[in-house]
Amino acid sequence: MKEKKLENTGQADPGRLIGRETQTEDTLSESIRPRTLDEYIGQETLKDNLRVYIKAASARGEPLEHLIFYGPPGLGKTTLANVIANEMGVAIKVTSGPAVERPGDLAALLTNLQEGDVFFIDEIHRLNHAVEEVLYAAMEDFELDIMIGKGPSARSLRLTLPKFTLIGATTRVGLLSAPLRDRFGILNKLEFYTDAELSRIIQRSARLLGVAVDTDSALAIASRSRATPRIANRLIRRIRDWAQVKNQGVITPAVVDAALQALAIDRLGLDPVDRKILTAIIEKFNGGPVGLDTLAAMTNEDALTLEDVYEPYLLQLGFIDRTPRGRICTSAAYAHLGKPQPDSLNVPGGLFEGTANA
Ligand SMILES: Nc1ncnc2c1ncn2[C@@H]1O[C@H](COP(=O)(O)OP(=O)(O)OP(=O)(O)O)[C@@H](O)[C@H]1O
Ligand SMILES: [Mg+2]
Repeated sequence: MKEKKLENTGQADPGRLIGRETQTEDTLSESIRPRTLDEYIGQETLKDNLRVYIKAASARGEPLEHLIFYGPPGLGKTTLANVIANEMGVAIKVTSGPAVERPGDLAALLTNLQEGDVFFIDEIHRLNHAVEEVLYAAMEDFELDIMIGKGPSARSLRLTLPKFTLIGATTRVGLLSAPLRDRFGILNKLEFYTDAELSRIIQRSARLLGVAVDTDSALAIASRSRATPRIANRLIRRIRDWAQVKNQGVITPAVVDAALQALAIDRLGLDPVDRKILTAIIEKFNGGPVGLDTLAAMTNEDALTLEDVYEPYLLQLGFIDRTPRGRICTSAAYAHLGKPQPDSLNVPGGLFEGTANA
């Protein structure tokens, strides 16, 4: 029995194309979300390891060890939790860090689990400390200490829980406490996808959406999807609409180009907010360094959204660097925006050569 996902709170502006999943998008993406490892495209090394762990645990008749998936939004962490439950043939119970406010909430969820269930906590870095402490014993010994009664008559009761697999997902693994992180047997970073992998995801999603996408068009979409499956799936739905209204439903590279130009998404998948961020660093801070909060104020963007949603791809492209003194733009960013390079970037060794990525 699948429990519906609890509403996440405090997400990036849901209307944004590259923000977190909105409720309606979530429903549609549920219909195309992969259900098995074979349907899950990319992350090959991670999948090979999971196949081994799943086979070994199933052969022993045991649940999988607790797992953490981390990485930027939209790369497939939630999808993988569902895939693992399906591959293990067990139910998945879903919640999120912000939704579990008190130890009692967690106790209710834990005592509701069946033997072998997957228990998925999204944004697990947002669990509060009191809740986290209850989770430690549940993860390690499958036991739960609860207090019965109040005052002098209060007494502690130890419940034995069914063996379960906790899967945590987070975009901010650095915010996990060491005691919590150490209780996960398997920690995996999800990487950005290649254009070839995204092209396969796009053609699979298009097939499920009942629209034909040829290889050239799929690659054209993939190259502008920020190396992220969620964005690729959103772009294919926008382009399907565009083709339906403007080109008798036929998707071609020219239709892809026209539809994405209308969304002001450029050939590398940058949207107006990306360009606003880079332009602010270049024009207002002379290429940087500039601190995150200053940049957020200057661009009128939420600092968490900048750091979680926009920067990972700009770092991946090599357009920005995080230095101990703040963000700086690289010469690739100047070239992409068609801005004259400052002398500091032309000097061999440059102003910031050899700065560590902060
Ligand atoms: N490897 C994949 N193959 C095919 N489709 C994928 C893959 N990974 C993700 N998707 C698609 O992308 C969408 C977003 O994936 P998912 O919700 O798992 O991302 P996430 O990492 O949990 O994001 P967030 O951090 O915002 O919660 C899913 O609806 C799914 O359809
Ligand atoms: Mg998720």
